[in-house]
Amino acid sequence: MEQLIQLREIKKIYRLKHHETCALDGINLNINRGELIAIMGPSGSGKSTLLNILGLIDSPSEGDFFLKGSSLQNIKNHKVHKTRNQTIGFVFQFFALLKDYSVLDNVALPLTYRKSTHKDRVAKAQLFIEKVGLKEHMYKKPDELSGGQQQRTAIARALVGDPELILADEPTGNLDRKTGEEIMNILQQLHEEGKTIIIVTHDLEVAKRCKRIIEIIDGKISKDQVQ
Ligand SMILES: Nc1ncnc2c1ncn2[C@@H]1O[C@H](COP(=O)(O)OP(=O)(O)OP(=O)(O)O)[C@@H](O)[C@H]1O
Repeated sequence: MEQLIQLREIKKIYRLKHHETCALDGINLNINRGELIAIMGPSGSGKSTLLNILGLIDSPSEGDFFLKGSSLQNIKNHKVHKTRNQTIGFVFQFFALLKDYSVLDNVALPLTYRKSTHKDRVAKAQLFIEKVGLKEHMYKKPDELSGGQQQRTAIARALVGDPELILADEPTGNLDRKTGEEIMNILQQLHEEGKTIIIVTHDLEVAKRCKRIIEIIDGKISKDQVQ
């Protein structure tokens, strides 16, 4: 299988005035294209830090990160920004939608800086809004939607730029069980269509639906199993 990401001896140390936290302590990880992975572990174990590094939101203190075989070590900031925009879609626990924007405008947002016409951007956003079953709600604002509908909007927004990798931080954490299952159905379907998806979760039901479960304890991978 084709490798998408390789992490080698990744460390992340947060240095505060009188205190240092080693949030990640020597992470080695290979992620292949098309995998569906759950990252689990106790609170404070380093899951979000790892997701932020995988998402190019944060950079490691030490170690090597290879994306599609190329090291990211000496890449300039604006290039990282571009790579992130083109490669990765994010889904968060609290949806992170713009409240004054409609579903349509929220979903179209990642396309703002692409070379395309407004008409094309709207058409593309509509396509993904339909894909997550929100056609009837396209012109509503986030606070006129249920939690599940808001998360669907966030998923459509994550998908609209056609990213290779979707990173989800507790995507069902703020939803009831049934709605959480519906969101997992969408993520599962995207996996079946070939997307690479990594989900940080505390929820065993979510993890059970992922082929590979990685457990982090104290900044180290304590378990990495395919089920
Ligand atoms: N910006 C920061 N500055 C300083 N320390 C931080 C920062 N972000 C995280 N940490 C520390 O790094 C460690 C790992 O945090 P992280 O958020 O990655 O854990 P987590 O496993 O995602 O936790 P949770 O399940 O509670 O979200 C913790 O000890 C945390 O306090």
